[in-house]
Amino acid sequence: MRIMIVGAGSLGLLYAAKLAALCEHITVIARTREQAEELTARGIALIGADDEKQNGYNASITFNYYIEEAEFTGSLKPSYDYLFLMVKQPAITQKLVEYVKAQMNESTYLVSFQNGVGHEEMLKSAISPNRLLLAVTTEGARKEGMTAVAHTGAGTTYLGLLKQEEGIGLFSHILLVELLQKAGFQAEMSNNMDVRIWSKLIINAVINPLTAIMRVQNGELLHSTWSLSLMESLYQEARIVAEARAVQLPDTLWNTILDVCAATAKNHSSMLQDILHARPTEIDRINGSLLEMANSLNLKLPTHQTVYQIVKALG
Ligand SMILES: NC(=O)C1=CN([C@@H]2O[C@H](COP(=O)(O)OP(=O)(O)OC[C@H]3O[C@@H](n4cnc5c(N)ncnc54)[C@H](OP(=O)(O)O)[C@@H]3O)[C@@H](O)[C@H]2O)C=CC1
Ligand SMILES: CC(C)(CO)C(=O)C(=O)O
Repeated sequence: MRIMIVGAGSLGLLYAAKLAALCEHITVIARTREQAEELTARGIALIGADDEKQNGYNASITFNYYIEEAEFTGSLKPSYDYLFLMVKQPAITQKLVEYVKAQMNESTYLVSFQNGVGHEEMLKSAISPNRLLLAVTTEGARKEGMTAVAHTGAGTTYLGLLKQEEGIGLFSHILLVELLQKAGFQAEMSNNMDVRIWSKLIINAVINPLTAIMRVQNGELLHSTWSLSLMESLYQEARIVAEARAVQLPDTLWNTILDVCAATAKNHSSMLQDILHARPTEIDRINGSLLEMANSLNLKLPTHQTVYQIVKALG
């Protein structure tokens, strides 16, 4: 299998390192030439759950970079089976979408891994919906320097088409799920991506802003009744929006949120990582999206409003 990964950050480096031995070829696109050169010289070092570091020079990975300012002049090698989009939501610009599209041929699938909502609308305006797979994952990953990544928690990755009736179980999707499983990820096809995306939206709307504001690892949230009660308020408020939009959330979602905190206990959530590195966060596409939906339904979400404002003030 041939895969292009756009984004050499936490998830991009983790998936590239884990998939390298199983793929014919992987191209990783970093944002800067500097990082692509470092990666070419050193490979990806993968730090496992036991803190053991595997230094990963792997001949099947090529590193390149996205030329941000220059006009895009052509595709690299448009023969990828899958293109994993592993950048944060604010990085998905029209220009990046054009670049990504130019790397695809008629049999390439784009798999987008973003947390939050909004990206699917932008992608579907450029990419045919039956070539667009959505992924939601609760894997925990933390980039450490330009060439290393720590796998800070095992999770589950769900993959599915935007519209459930279009091609669930297609052979190529099953192949991708099997590939991820062989690489050690827990992965499943889903014919209910709406609910998966909503569930993940709420997981992130609860965990990410609190860890970013408190500057703690995910597991720390479980150790104080104060943070647990804030989590519960965020959860209940988000559930009201989902119910008003007739989204059938699983009854077990609150327990899932607690389980994700425990399974990724050592992770710095992606929002905390953004705050620590003074990068734009995904708050607008996570709690901000919930606030927009609530506004249009005349609902008030006081806890989301407060954490939204604090994260905005921090960033
Ligand atoms: N980390 C995690 O544990 C999890 C993350 N997610 C989601 O996955 C997505 C990716 O997150 P994560 O990997 O943590 O994010 P990171 O910020 O670690 O990585 C994103 C990478 O994208 C790069 N990038 C930005 N713009 C471009 C561009 N135009 N071309 C090429 N590369 C670019 C960034 O480069 P640079 O650093 O040079 O700016 C960065 O290396 C997010 O939506 C996140 O919410 C979901 C589940 C878990
Ligand atoms: C699963 C979790 C909460 C892992 O930290 C995540 O999605 C993130 O950090 O954005």
